[in-house]
Amino acid sequence: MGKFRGKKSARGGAAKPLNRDEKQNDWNAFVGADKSNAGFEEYYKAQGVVPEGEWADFMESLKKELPVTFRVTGSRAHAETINDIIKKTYVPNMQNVEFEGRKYEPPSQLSWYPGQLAWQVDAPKRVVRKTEPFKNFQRFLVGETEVGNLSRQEAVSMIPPLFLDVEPHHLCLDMCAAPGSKTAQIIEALNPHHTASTGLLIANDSDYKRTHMLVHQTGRMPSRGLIVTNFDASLFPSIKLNEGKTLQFDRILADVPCSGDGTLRKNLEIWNKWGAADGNSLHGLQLRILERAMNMLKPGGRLVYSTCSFNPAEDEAVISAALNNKAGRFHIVDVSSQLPELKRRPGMSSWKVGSQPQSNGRKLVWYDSFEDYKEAIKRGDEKENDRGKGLPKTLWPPANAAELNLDRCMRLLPHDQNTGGFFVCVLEKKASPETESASSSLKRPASSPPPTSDTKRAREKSPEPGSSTAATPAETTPVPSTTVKPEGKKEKRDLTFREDPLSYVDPEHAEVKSIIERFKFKDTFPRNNLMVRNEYGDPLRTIYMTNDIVKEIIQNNDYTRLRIVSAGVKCFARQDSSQRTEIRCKWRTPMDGILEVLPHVGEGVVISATLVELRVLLEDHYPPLDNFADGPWKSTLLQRDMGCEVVRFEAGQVAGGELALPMYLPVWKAKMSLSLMIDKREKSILSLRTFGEDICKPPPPQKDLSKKAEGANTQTEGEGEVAEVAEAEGEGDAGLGIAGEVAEGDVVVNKKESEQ
Ligand SMILES: C[S@@+](CC[C@H](N)C(=O)[O-])C[C@H]1O[C@@H](n2cnc3c(N)ncnc32)[C@H](O)[C@@H]1O
Repeated sequence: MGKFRGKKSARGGAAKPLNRDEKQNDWNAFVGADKSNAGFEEYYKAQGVVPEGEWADFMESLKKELPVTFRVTGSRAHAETINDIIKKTYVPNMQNVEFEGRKYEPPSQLSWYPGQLAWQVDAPKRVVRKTEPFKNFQRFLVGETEVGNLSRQEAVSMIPPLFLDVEPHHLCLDMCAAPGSKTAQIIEALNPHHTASTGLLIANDSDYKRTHMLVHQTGRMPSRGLIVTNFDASLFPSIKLNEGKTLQFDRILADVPCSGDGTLRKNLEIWNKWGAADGNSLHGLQLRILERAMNMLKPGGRLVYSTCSFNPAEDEAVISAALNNKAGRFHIVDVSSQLPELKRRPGMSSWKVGSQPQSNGRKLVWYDSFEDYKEAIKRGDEKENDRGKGLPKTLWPPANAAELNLDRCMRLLPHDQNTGGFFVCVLEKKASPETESASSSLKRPASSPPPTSDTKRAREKSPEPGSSTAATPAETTPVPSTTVKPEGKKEKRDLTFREDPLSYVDPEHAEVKSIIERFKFKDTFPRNNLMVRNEYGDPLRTIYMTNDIVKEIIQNNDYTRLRIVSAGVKCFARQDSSQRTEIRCKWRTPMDGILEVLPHVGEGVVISATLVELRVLLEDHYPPLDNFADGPWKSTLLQRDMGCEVVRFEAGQVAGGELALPMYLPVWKAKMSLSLMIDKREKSILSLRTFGEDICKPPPPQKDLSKKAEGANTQTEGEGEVAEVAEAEGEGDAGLGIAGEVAEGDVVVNKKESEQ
C-alpha cells in the first residue's frame, strides 16, 4: 500500500502543514494508496453496519477524499457577517470552475447545521491549488481560520456538542478534549454573546502535550469559565467546592479514544492497520471513561458519548454495558427530532464479537457468546492477551439489549451525506432524588481512585462522588482576597506535575489599583477574580481573569491534584517592567482578554479610530504621533498618559480598506509614538484582510532599536521599551480576529489557531 504522510493517527495528532512538493506527494499518495482491507470488509459486512444493498456505496464513499468542512465561529452577529461574506463574495465567484474537463461546485452550506453556519468544499485539493477562485477562497479560509473566525472541523465531528444542549450557566466537562474542536463548540455555547458566562468547562486530556494544543485551540475563544486539565479520564478526580460540596456536571462529553475507522477517508494508514482487535481492546477503557462520566453527572444531567468508529464493540457494546451497570439510573435520549436534516441510522441492538487469533492465521473467528470464547481459550485457539484477562464479557450484546433503546443511538455513515463515520449516543441521568440518596458528598476521600467497571464490586460499596450541585455565587460578591486555602487538612502535592501554581491577587494590590484607575473600571469589574501563576498572588507578568466557579475550584483543590494546566483568560500583561513613575499603569490588555475587559471599562476610555489610523499603525511598528493627521484621534492621544489604550476601529470603507464590523485592538502609547499590540504575523493577517495586501513594514532590526532606546529622543525611548518588553516576555499577542458582541453588531477580537 502507498504511504500517506503528513498526518498522525486517526483520533489524535494534529495535521502537520505540508510544503508544495509534499502536497503534490500527498495527493499522489491519496490516489495511489491501497484502500482495501479484507478483514475490515468481512467484519463489517457480517456486523450489518449497512444494509446489504448499500455495501458498494458505503465502500466507495470510504475510498473518496473527504470534503473540506468548516464552521463559522463566534457570536451571532459576527458569525452572520462572516457567513454573508462567504455567500455574497466568494460563492458567486466560484460558480463556473472547471478543471481537467470537470466542473466543480462552489462551497455549500451543511443543511443540518444550526444557522447554516457550517460549510463544505467539495473539490479535491489539487483543484483548490490549481484554480484561481478556489485558491482565493483557500487564502480566505486560511486567514480567517488563523484569526479564529472559522474553524476547520470534520462535519461529523461537529455533531456531538450540538446534542449536548449546553446553556451558558452549565457546568461542563469535556473528558477527552484534545485537540479541542468540540471544546471550542462548547465554549461558544457557554458564551453565545461573549457575555460573562457563569458556566464552567473543564477540558481534559490524558496526553500532556495535547493539553497544550487544547490551550492554544481554546485561546481563539477565551472563556473565564475554562479550566484545562491533564488526567486519565477514567480516573478523573472528584472536585471539591465550598462547604464540603462536590462538583457534579450538568453536561459531559465523552468523545473517547477509539480505533478511528470512521476516519478512513482522511487517515489512509488505517486501511493497512485495521484489525478486529483494535475495537475489542479499546472497549474496556471506553467503558471506564463512560462510567466515570456517569458518576460525575448531576441528576437530570446530559452526557454525550461519541466515537469515530463503526465498531459496535466501541459503540453499542459500551453503551449497553454502562446502562446495565447503572441499572435504571440512565436512559438513552430520543433525539430524532433534533437536527431533522441530519441523516442518521439507528444504533444496533445485536452485533457479533469477532477476533483474529494468530492460531487462525489472523483470519476472523466469530464467537456467539462469551462462553464460546472461553472454550476457545481452553482449547488454546485464543490467548488471554488483553492484559491477562482476555476479551471482556461486556463486548457481547446483553440479554436485555432489546430493552435498552439502543436504536436511539446515532450512526453516521459516509455515503449518507458525504462525511466520515461517527457514532453518537445521548444519555440522561434520572432526576429522581432517591436514586442519588446514597451519594452525598465527600464520603470517599478525594484522592482515592474513582470506581471503574473493572472494579464493580468495589464500586458498589463506595458512594458516587457528591450529589450537591455547585451554587455559583454572584460574580461581584466580595470574597476574601489572595491565596485562600481550603480549610482543613492540606492536600498532598503531586510533585511530578510541573505547571505553575495558581492563586488570586489581592484586589487591593497596588498593581490592581493602577489597572482599575487606567481603565476606569466600573464596579462590575470582577477585581476579586484576578488570578496569577505563582503561589503568592503576585501580579508579576500576566494576570488572568476567571469566573466565580473556576475560583471556587482553584481555592478548594490543590492544583497538582487536579493537574490544572491553565485556567481563565489572560486579561493583563505587564508591558513595562521599569520603575519609571511616569508610566502609572504598566499593564496592557492582550487580545485574549479584550472581550472580557471591555464591558467593564469606564466612559471615555475606548478611543474611536478609522482605517486611516489603522493603516498608519500597520505600516510602521512604532509610528510617531506626528505621523497621524490632526483630528480627534490625535488630540485625544496627546492628552493621554503613557500606557495601554483600547481602540475601536469603526466599520466602513476608507483608506483603501474595508471593515465589515467595528473592531477593538490594544494600542500602547509611549511618550511620542504608538504601537499596535499584536504580533507581526497577526498584523500581516489583519492587513491582508482589511487592505487586501500586506502593508506592514518589517520591524526595525534589534540593534537599531537598542540604539534608539538609549537615545535622548523621548519617542524612541518608548519604542525601545515596547520592543524590549515584548521580547523579554516572549509573547507578542498570539492572536487577533474580529469578533464579538460588546454591543450587538460590534466586532471584537479572537485569537489565531492552527487548523486541526
Ligand atoms: C478522539 S480524540 C478527541 C477529539 C476531541 N474531542 C476533539 O473534538 O478535538 C481522543 C483524545 O483522547 C485522548 N485520550 C486517550 N486516552 C485518554 C484517557 N484515558 N483519558 C483522557 N483522554 C484520553 C487522546 O489524547 C485524544 O486527544
